[in-house]
Amino acid sequence: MPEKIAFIGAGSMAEAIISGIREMNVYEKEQVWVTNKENKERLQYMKDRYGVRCTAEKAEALQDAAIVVLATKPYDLKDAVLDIVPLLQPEQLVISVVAGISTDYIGSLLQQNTAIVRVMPNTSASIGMSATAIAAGEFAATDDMKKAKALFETIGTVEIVDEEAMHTVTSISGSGPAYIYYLVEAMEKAAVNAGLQAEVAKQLIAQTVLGAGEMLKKSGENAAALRKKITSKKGTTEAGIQTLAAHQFQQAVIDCVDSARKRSIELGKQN
Ligand SMILES: NC(=O)C1=CN([C@@H]2O[C@H](COP(=O)(O)OP(=O)(O)OC[C@H]3O[C@@H](n4cnc5c(N)ncnc54)[C@H](O)[C@@H]3O)[C@@H](O)[C@H]2O)C=CC1
Ligand SMILES: O=C(O)[C@@H]1CCC=N1
Repeated sequence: MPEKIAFIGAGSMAEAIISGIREMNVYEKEQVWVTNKENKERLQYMKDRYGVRCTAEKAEALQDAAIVVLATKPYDLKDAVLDIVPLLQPEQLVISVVAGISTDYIGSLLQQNTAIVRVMPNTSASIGMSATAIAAGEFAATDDMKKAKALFETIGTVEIVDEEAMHTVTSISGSGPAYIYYLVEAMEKAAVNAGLQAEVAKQLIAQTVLGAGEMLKKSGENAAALRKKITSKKGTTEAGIQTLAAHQFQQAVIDCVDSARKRSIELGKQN
């Protein structure tokens, strides 16, 4: 990836992507430019931590960038995009990681046939482990999709989906790591309450999550089959799962994903 890439927004997601692409040596630090709304300390942090170029001037960030990544919160997107309308060059590819917001909406603000690719990564991008989905906007050509796919493949896996699927994707893999962390928090509390050392619990749980993820990917068996193999008749797992079932655990997760998906749809309508 020889060219310059500019990030509009310097928050958690921009940092996760930047951390990932720097870790994987996709871009030299001089090729990565970052700008934000007003937080100079945050830009200084990004500069100190990753060595990337930081500027308060969008014009400087965008100049000669091959890719412009929109990474603001949904409610800040309009202002951020309107700022770059006079700066954007026709050949620049716009990648939006903003939840809920359609490429049509962004395109309508840009008022030109800009190539826009909508992307939903997750924060595991920072260690090259994102589960990313990408969708083509109306004016995104095959080459633009190839470019976006190649970029995000450097920091994890990439699935190509239709843009309509992005709300669901966001509720599954965009927000997904947070659901897992929430579960882990509860397991850590339970372990410590039962007297296990916090550090020991942390290590056992992290390895358990990692191992379960690898099993899902590599064993060739589905989640239900893997679960059944652990669940001995009248054993410990059965006792635990029965309690989860009594608390409607699966329904709670289904409702959780549904709430996140609905929220993504609402975010798209707010603009
Ligand atoms: N955090 C996550 O796990 C994920 C977040 N996303 C999406 O990424 C986007 C960013 O999320 P976070 O990084 O978590 O938010 P954040 O709040 O940490 O960062 C937002 C950044 O946007 C900047 N910003 C706001 N208005 C601006 C403007 N007018 N011009 C330039 N910069 C401006 C802020 O200064 C800040 O640096 C959101 O739209 C979110 O939906 C997508 C996937 C996962
Ligand atoms: O919570 C959010 O809105 C963002 C989108 C996906 C993950 N975080």
